Parts: sequence; structure tokens; C-alpha cells
Amino acid sequence: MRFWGKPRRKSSGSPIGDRSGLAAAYWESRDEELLTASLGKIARRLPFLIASALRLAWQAAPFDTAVALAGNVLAGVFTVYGLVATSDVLASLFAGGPTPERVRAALPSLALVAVATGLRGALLAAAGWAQARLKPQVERLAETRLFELTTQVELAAFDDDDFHNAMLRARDSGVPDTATVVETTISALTGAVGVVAATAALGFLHPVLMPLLLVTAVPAGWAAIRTARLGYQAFYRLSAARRRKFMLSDLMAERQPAAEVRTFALRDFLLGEYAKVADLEQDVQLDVARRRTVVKAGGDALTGAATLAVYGALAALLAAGVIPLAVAGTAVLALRTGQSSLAGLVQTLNRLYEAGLYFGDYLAFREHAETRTPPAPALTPSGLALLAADGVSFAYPGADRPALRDVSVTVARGEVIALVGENGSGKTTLAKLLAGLYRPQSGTIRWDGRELADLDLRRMVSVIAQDHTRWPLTVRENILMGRPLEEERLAEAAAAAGTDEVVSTLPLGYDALLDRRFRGGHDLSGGQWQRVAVARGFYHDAELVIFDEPTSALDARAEHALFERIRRHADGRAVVLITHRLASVRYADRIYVLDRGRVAEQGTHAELMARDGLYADLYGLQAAAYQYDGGTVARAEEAVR
Ligand SMILES: Nc1ncnc2c1ncn2[C@@H]1O[C@H](COP(=O)(O)OP(=O)(O)OP(=O)(O)O)[C@@H](O)[C@H]1O
Repeated sequence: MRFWGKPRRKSSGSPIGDRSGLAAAYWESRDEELLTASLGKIARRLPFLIASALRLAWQAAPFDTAVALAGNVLAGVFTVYGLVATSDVLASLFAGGPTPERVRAALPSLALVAVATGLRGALLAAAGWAQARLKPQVERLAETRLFELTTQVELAAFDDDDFHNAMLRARDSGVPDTATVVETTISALTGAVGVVAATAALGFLHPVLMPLLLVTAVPAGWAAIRTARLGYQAFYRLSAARRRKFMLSDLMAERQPAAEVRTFALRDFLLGEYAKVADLEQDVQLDVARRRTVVKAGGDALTGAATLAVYGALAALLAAGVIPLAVAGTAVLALRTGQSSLAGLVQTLNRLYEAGLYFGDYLAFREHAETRTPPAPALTPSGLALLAADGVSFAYPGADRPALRDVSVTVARGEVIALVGENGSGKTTLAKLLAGLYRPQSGTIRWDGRELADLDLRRMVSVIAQDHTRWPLTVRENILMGRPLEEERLAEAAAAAGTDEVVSTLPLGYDALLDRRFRGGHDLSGGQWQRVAVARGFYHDAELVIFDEPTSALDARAEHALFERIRRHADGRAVVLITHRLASVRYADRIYVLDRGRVAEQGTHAELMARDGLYADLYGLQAAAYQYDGGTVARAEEAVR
């Protein structure tokens, strides 16, 4: 039951004071459905769920699936057999004659009961083992299939809220519930086989006994469903509170906000907020515990009454001579077996339906993600002579205005072009389009005359992103990123980016793990991380290298050295440089000035200064900021460099 189990939580991301930001989160999207699902709805959906789960189980582990299914079915057969043989034992014991003879007569049937029980136990053990083996294999297959898709879908899919939420739901709830669906499917099958076996045994004993099973099982089934519903209701009532609690727990126990919690003295405030939510949660849980106890007691009382009625009916059948005593005795055993199987079955079906909703999300996501996976291009370019974007426009999914409008730029081998402009003018977006990460909605981008979409650009383009990832790996792995180690190149790349200085301060050097969450892990400063990211770009010997704000966190000396190195790096490659440090783009072969998604100006530094437009304005502003004591712009520029 989800309510009592570990909730599927992800960090809420809600702002601290946001009391209204309690709308349902992606992992709660199914709560309402669980609350309102009718038995009919559950029953209609089950065949699809069971078929999908069994197909997946078969793909993950055919042998274990077969053993789990066959073991349970055969165990059911032996249950029937054992019950019928029990009736023979009782018939021999209740027959007339001296006791030793009656016992002797019962021995063959007794032996059959023992064999049937032993075989049933062995089959159930084998099925249980196969079932336990299935779980990790199914989970692994489900997860692998998901990640094969998430690493392949077009990048734009991650900018689409609906896609992103569906992906998170599939990953956080769908994958774990896939194994649950398989597990509960087999448990449901076990329960169903138990019910069928008991019913069949009763039928063998006397057809009139069959409906009695239903009478005893109905109250237990009702109690099982009612208890589950109470759990859903509570879970639903608490969903907003739970989200707030997750958020508070992140704020109080995570590393990143720890400093501000102290500097702003937020402790009492946060603990107070936590107490409010925890009180509410506790009240609801205690209320549910009380109501569940009442339901269970009611269910037990009703089951007792039903059992009494069934025994009364048995006694009546016995008195009327419809069934003999031995059959009545076996019927009691069969009823007990069937009763517990049926109550278990109802509970399992409820769980199956619940897990099935998330499993359904998983399946739907996979289907949708397939449609967002671009076909693998067959052509890998041998080099790059000219990359040309022509009349390119692009809008992010859901954005009300385009990030780029009718943009044309070119960069040739051996050139450095610079993209400059104010925040939000579209520089990073253009760089991502040039790298083939997004596709333009209109216009073309051609790599030596071929559309980017037709080319496999892996290993051809290297992007040092502005918001580069801080990979929780060693320094060496952070630079190599899966490429083979070439010591000399690693040393060169590290020296060019100034990463060698960072490495020399780490006790384990290149083997230092850059993640404080692990024992012996290190963290780096923003500038040190940037040096690692830049070394990665140099190490990956690509045809097109894009540096997006590579020096934003570097000190002045490192920045100067890096721009020098980038200029040299352009030898034999095409380089796109995005930076706000205009003094550093003076030597670019061409500068494109972007303004609200358009190329407002383009040319060399001298041409743009002579034009006295936006670039000259921005440049003048920066240079003026460096002027001191009446110094000239020329002196100031020197200082910038
Ligand atoms: N993933 C995204 N989804 C939606 N809109 C985006 C996304 N990334 C950027 N934008 C929007 O696109 C526009 C251009 O953004 P872009 O990051 O390209 O600007 P930029 O010139 O690189 O800015 P900066 O100098 O701040 O890095 C902005 O209006 C921004 O809000």
C-alpha cells in the first residue's frame, strides 16, 4: 500500500513561502484515479495489465516466468487432489468396524495426501524462488529500456513540460511498479488458482457446496477493498502536505541550503513549518488507523457470521443426508483454503490495479518517447570546411516568442567567430542549433553543404556549455568522458585549461573523486570546475568547438591565458566563442551581435567599432568600467586583457 510504504518523492522545488504551490505534482497524478476507481473499472483494465506484465516478464526471464506460472498452476492441481484424498481418509476413518482396521484402510489415502502436500509445497517453493528472481530482472529490463530512450530522444523533448513530467512519472513510479505488476500478476494467479482449486474440490465433494465459498469470502473481500480505499483517501488528503514536508526536509537536511539556513537564522521557522505539516500528517494517519481497525473488526465479525451460516448449512445438508460426514469435514478444509485465497486475491487485484496505473504510464511514455527519437543518421562527416546557418528561426516548446529569428551565420575551418549580445539575446540557443542539439523550425544549417539532421555529429562537435554538468566522477573521467586515455593529450588539455593547477592541489590528483557525497570526495570552486569543463572541450578533438562563456568564473589571469589558447586551438578547427568579455573577442575573425533573437550587426571588431552601433555601445560601457583615475580607454583595454 502506497500510503504506508515509502512515498515516491522527488524534491518539490516549491518556493518556501508558497502555500498555493500545492497543486498535484507529477508523481501524484494518479491519486485521484485510485480514489475513485470502481470495481468494474478495475476489472476492465486488468486483462491488459496482466498481458503486458507477462509479456515483459517473458522478455526479461522466460525460464523464471515459466517456472513461476507453471509452479503455481500445478500447485493448485495438487491442492484439489489433496483435498479429495482427505475426503477419502475421513471416509475410511468414519466407516464402521474396529478402529485399527479403519486406520489401516485410511493409510493409502493418507499417503496420497502426504505426497500431494509435499509436491504442492515443492512446487510453491520453486514458483516462489522463480518469482523472487523475476523481480530484479524485470526491473532491470524496464529501467534499461527507459534509459535507452531518455538518452536518445531529441533534446527539445526535455524543454517540453508534458514530456518531462511523463518521463519523471515513468522513471520514478513506472519502473518500480513494473516489477510490482509482474509480482502481483503472479500472486493474483496464485490466488485465483487457490480459489479455483478450492471450488473444484468442493464441486467434487458435492456441487451444492460450491456457493458456500462465496458466502464466507464476500465479507473478507469487502474489508480488504475498504481498507485499501481508506489508505488512498488518506494519501490523497495528505498529498499537498507531503509535498511541503519534502520541500522542508530538503531545506533542513541538504548541503546546498545549509549555509543560508544558518545565515538567515531559518531554523526555528523551518522547524515550526515542519511541525505544522507533521501534526496534520500524524492526525490523518491516526484517524486512518482507527477507521481501518473498525473496518477490519466489522469484516471479521461479518466473516464470523458468514462462517456460522455456512457451518449451519453444512449441518443441515448433513442432517438431511445430502452429504456424508467425511465430505462435510473435507468441505470445512476446502472452504478455509478457498476463503483465504479469495481474500488474498481481492487484495492482490487492488494492488495490481494501483501499480498498473503507473505501469500504464511507463508503457505510454515509452511509446511516446519512440516518436520523439530522431532516426539515426547514416552519414558521418570526414571533416568540416564550412558550417553555415541560413535564415534560421527557432522557438522553444511552449514559448510565446521565438528565441531566434531569421539568423544567418557562418564559420569556416580555422576561424573563430564570436557571438555577443545581452542576456537572453539567443547566443546559447544559436550555439545549440549549430551543434545539432536542436533543429530549427525554419531555415537551414549546413555542414559542408549537408543538412545537420542528416549527419551523425557525435565526436564531431565539442560544446563547453555555460551550465556544464558537474559530473560526480574523478577528474580524469570528467575530462575523458568515456574516450580512451591518451596521457599526452590529457596533459596538454589540462595545461591549456589550467586544470593542471587544480589537479596539483588534490591529494589523489586525476583520481580525485569530484563529489562530496562520497567518502574521500572533493568539491571544487566554480572557477576550478570551469577549468575541468574546458579541459574536457580541449581533450575532445572535435571539428567544431563551441565555448559558451568559458571564462565566466575564471580569474583574470586564467581568462587571459584561456582566450590565447582558444585562438591557437582554432588552427584546423572551427571555433564558436560566446562571451560577455568583449575585450577578448577583438581577435575573432567575425563577431555576430545578437539582439532579441536577431543578428543586429556583424563584422570584425574594427568594423563594428567604426559602425558605432550596439557593439560599440557595449564595448564602450565595459571599457569605461575599467577606466581609472582618468586613464584612457586604450589603457583600460590593456587592463581588461
Ligand atoms: N530551455 C528553454 N526553454 C524555453 N525558453 C528558453 C530556454 N532556454 C532559453 N530560453 C529563452 O530563449 C531566449 C534566448 O536564451 P539564450 O539562453 O539563448 O540567451 P543568451 O543570449 O545565451 O543569454 P545569456 O547571455 O544570459 O546566456 C531567452 O528569452 C530565454 O528565456
